[in-house]
Amino acid sequence: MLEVESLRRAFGGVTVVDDLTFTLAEGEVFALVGANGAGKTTTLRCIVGLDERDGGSVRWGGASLDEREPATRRDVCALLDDTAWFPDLTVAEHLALLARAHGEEAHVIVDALDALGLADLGDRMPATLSSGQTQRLRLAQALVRPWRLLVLDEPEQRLDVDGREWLGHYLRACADEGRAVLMASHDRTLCDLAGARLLDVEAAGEPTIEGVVEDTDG
Ligand SMILES: Nc1ncnc2c1ncn2[C@@H]1O[C@H](COP(=O)(O)OP(=O)(O)OP(=O)(O)O)[C@@H](O)[C@H]1O
Repeated sequence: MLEVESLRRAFGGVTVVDDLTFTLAEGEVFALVGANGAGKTTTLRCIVGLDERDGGSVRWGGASLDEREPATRRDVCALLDDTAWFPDLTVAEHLALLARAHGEEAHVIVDALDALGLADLGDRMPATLSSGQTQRLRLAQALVRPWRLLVLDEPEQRLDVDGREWLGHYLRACADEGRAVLMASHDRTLCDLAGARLLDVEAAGEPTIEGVVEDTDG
């Protein structure tokens, strides 16, 4: 269970995330949807510790995410839009590095490349990939390491129709296995495919992500 309580974040005196409280159970996909600039990415970054919080707490399985316990780090896979690739490692080598660090067997790399349609690109350098292929590589990381909570920021970005469809089914299957997915998305079709519970944020320009979240859709 992810427990976000009274999360607050302001930039230069402007409150972007105001007293946000919600829980996300294993077996669920939860999506922040809505206007550009409403604070979705900021919320995700504050939850996973990539951005400071001005208030509130985030707990996973009862433990504070701030503590970065090994078990928590293993559980939480955050694929935000900030992946830096090693310039001298191939696509397959990136996945191998991650799999090995998490003690996974080598076959997960081939499986992930196949699943993401990257089987012919394993020997390429990430810098030579198209933007959609790069997004597929970013997502492939989730398939080569263990996790219980996956955090994704607009994972549909740059994916083609087949890629989005694969992603929706993949996220649903992960939730059905008892894992939890938290994402920001502008793609309602993806949210539907994934069976996501939605938090629909307000129009931009206001301190919009606010208050205790109730089920709004699903
Ligand atoms: N580091 C920062 N410094 C100042 N303002 C910031 C910073 N990061 C985000 N903001 C502002 O916070 C607000 C929320 O941004 P955020 O990226 O969280 O929105 P979003 O809902 O993810 O938008 P989008 O749908 O466009 O991705 C925006 O007004 C943005 O300009």
